[in-house]
Amino acid sequence: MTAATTTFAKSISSLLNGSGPTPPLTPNGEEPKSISRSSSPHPLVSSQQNLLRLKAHLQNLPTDLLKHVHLSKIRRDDPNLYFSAIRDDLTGLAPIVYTPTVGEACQKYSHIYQGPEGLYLSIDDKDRIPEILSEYASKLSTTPQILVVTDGSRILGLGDLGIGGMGISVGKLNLYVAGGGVNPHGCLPVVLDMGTNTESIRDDPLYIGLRRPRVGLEEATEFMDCFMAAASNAFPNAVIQHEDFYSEAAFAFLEKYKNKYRMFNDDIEGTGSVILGGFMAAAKQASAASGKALKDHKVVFLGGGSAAVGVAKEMMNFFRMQGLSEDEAKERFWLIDTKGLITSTRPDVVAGKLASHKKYFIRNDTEGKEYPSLASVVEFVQPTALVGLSTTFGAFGEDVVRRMADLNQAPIIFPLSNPTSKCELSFSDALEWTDGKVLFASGSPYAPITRDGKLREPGQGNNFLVFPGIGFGTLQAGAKEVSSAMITASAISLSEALNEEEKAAGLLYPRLERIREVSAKVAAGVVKKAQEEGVDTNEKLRGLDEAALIKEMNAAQWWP
Ligand SMILES: NC(=O)C1=CN([C@@H]2O[C@H](COP(=O)(O)OP(=O)(O)OC[C@H]3O[C@@H](n4cnc5c(N)ncnc54)[C@H](OP(=O)(O)O)[C@@H]3O)[C@@H](O)[C@H]2O)C=CC1
Ligand SMILES: CC(=O)C(=O)O
Ligand SMILES: [Mg+2]
Repeated sequence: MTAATTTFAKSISSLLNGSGPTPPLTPNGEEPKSISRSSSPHPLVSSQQNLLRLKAHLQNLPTDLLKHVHLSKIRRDDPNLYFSAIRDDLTGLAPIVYTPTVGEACQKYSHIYQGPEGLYLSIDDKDRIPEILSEYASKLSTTPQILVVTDGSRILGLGDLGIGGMGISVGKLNLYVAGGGVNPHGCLPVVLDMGTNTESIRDDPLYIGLRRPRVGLEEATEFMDCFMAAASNAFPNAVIQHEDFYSEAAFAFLEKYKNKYRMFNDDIEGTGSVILGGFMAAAKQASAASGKALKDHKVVFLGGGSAAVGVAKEMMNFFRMQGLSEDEAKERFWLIDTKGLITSTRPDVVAGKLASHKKYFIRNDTEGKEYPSLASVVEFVQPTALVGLSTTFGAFGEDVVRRMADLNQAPIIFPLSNPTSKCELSFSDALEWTDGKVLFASGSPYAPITRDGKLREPGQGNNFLVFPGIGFGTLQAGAKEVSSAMITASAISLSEALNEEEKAAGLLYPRLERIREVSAKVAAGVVKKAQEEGVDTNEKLRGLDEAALIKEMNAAQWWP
């Protein structure tokens, strides 16, 4: 097998080919039964001390990347210690184990590599995938429950990072455990190596992936067909999350596998859910300030990729809930890509060159006039909301943001591109340029700011607020698929998760410290919808009301 295999948590990885750290052996070479896999060398070294030591050590490390690397080693050695640290300080550590630092870790993956962290499958092994996966499954003591799989082709807004994409699969699974309560031994990160189109990565002598250009979509689909079938066969109860595939592939795979396997695409559907949830809260606040009807909100998107199109389609549900028809709901959205507003008269559209996933949002009402820039679209549309999924740092400039504040009592501005180096607008600029009026959420975190004596807390509109609940709920329901209605149910549950204190503070999303509670609520919403749709199989959860389902979700969560 050219593919290196190990799972997320060391106790599984050590079953396989000596990967992962080795506990001390007895003179006859056997692992002593009494030695725990904790990193304690002596019974008097308590787990509490180990946790304190880890926290102190992290404080002394000078960069976030070094902290990330150190934590990765701890996760492999001692998942309990690792997840105890995250449990105690999710707000402080999420930016280290997830965005933004995970982006840098993916970029430098082959340089900071300390050993296998999951399943690395090469396209050269395409015909052996069923054999590799069934052999792998046979060696595991815990069956994987959640697989996060990427091909590394669009990692956050950082482009094609090849096998470095493994870092994002691992980062997402960190949050499945920390936020969703999935057992770390049930988490399997996967990277499918199909080459990379980033020349500097291919030329790097330390690169550990295939040094050749990425295969085309047709070949990639053949490989995906093999992987999806083999993974679903080897791990029949697992949920498969697709992550950070380039947009064309992301849509093609979602369409092909959605009704066939228990899978969803996090960038299209997870992001759609989390932004619908946050927009429901933001639109209410904005309408309260302006007196404008909820159905009259107008949303301009900078970006026309998988995330923008996925979010816009999911957000249509907000307008459907206000009584609009599908066509009327669609009319509330304007999408801009590198060529400007997507209109029926734009030359590339007329020439039939528009990517198929963008076609749904073509505007037919621009009377032959084109709007090439964000500023021109804002002037034409006069939107109430601006959403950034463009991978372009600083793309929401001062003129546009100030104009949004002129047009709206409480402009909704969501610069959602990750990591921070790709974010369209910083929180401080957003506050400054709107004179504090903005309703703000970004993809990567910003620190709160005190302005005019008031603490302003930015929202983090990141799919990590929902995907743990979507995956966990699907698992608990034993759902045969992850339906679109289950995704929308997750958004509604998220929006209902805000407590009174959070509402009073004007937050758009629940605080991160409550993520376990929030994930249980999201999961319960997903289970309920699966039941209503008849795709669930877990009879024990049938007939339970929301409160009882939440209790069941809480009880099923793993804790370090
Ligand atoms: N907050 C969250 O939870 C999430 C955030 N994201 C972030 O969203 C971003 C986009 O992801 P994805 O859609 O998959 O990526 P894509 O690369 O497929 O899409 C980017 C889109 O932005 C457009 N674009 C790029 N530069 C500009 C510009 N200067 N002006 C106007 N449009 C521009 C591109 O246009 P064209 O098509 O013409 O090339 C393309 O349509 C990433 O940074 C990712 O991290 C993604 C998922 C979740
Ligand atoms: C958050 C996420 O999934 C992304 O930026 O791709
Ligand atoms: Mg993603």
